[in-house]
Amino acid sequence: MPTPLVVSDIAKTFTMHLRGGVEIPVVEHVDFSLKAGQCAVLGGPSGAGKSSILKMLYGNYGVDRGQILVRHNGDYVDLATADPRMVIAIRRDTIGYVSQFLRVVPRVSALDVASEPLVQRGADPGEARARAAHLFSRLNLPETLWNLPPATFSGGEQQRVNIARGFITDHPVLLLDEPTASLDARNRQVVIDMIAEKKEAGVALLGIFHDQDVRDEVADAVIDVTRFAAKRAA
Ligand SMILES: Nc1ncnc2c1ncn2[C@@H]1O[C@H](COP(=O)(O)OP(=O)(O)OP(=O)(O)O)[C@@H](O)[C@H]1O
Repeated sequence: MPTPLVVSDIAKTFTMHLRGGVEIPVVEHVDFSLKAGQCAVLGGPSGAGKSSILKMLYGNYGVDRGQILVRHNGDYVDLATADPRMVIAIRRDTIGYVSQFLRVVPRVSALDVASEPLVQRGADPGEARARAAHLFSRLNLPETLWNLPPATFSGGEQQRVNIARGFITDHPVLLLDEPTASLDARNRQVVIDMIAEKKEAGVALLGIFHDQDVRDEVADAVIDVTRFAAKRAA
């Protein structure tokens, strides 16, 4: 099976334009690839650049250098230089992302938030909502909340809506930014099971998990981000 994602020699420095152009070098020479059916985990201390790498792989942050080759609809595309329309297509069809916090849209119900990625791919809205409802019940989200906008939900409830939204599609690559941070033990286990099912289905996952137990359960490989630490000017 072709490699779904190959990162080569990427580097990132943040420039603080409102702080006199102060430069914060974060990572350089980042090299790794993801394997279908495996979950790799980004490791390293706070501030090492784990979230920044995940955001570069989703096209949220630009890269200063290097390539992010993604197998998208049968061809390799360099996400690092892709135009915005291609980035949107890659997100729709190839790379899914579960962020730590839900971006809440006013007046949109939890069911519509979670089913949207399937509807964007052309699924029947009723069927997409049924699939979202199935995920909500697996994740023990109370049914009374399903038709409400998630703005007032608790942190753990919002996180479960976010997880359902990220897991509802069959994207070949799935990025997970601390998906279990606000969950109790029972729901953490549900997410561990859902990750195992994605692996079984051949999905390549890359995640950040601060919870050591979850990490031990899901990780097939650990990518230590400290080895990509950018040299800072003295
Ligand atoms: N948008 C940004 N603008 C400026 N600096 C940033 C930005 N995002 C991250 N950084 C800086 O980049 C460095 C790496 O941050 P990042 O969030 O990637 O680390 P992390 O390994 O995910 O940390 P944690 O485990 O605490 O979440 C930090 O020094 C941070 O201050």
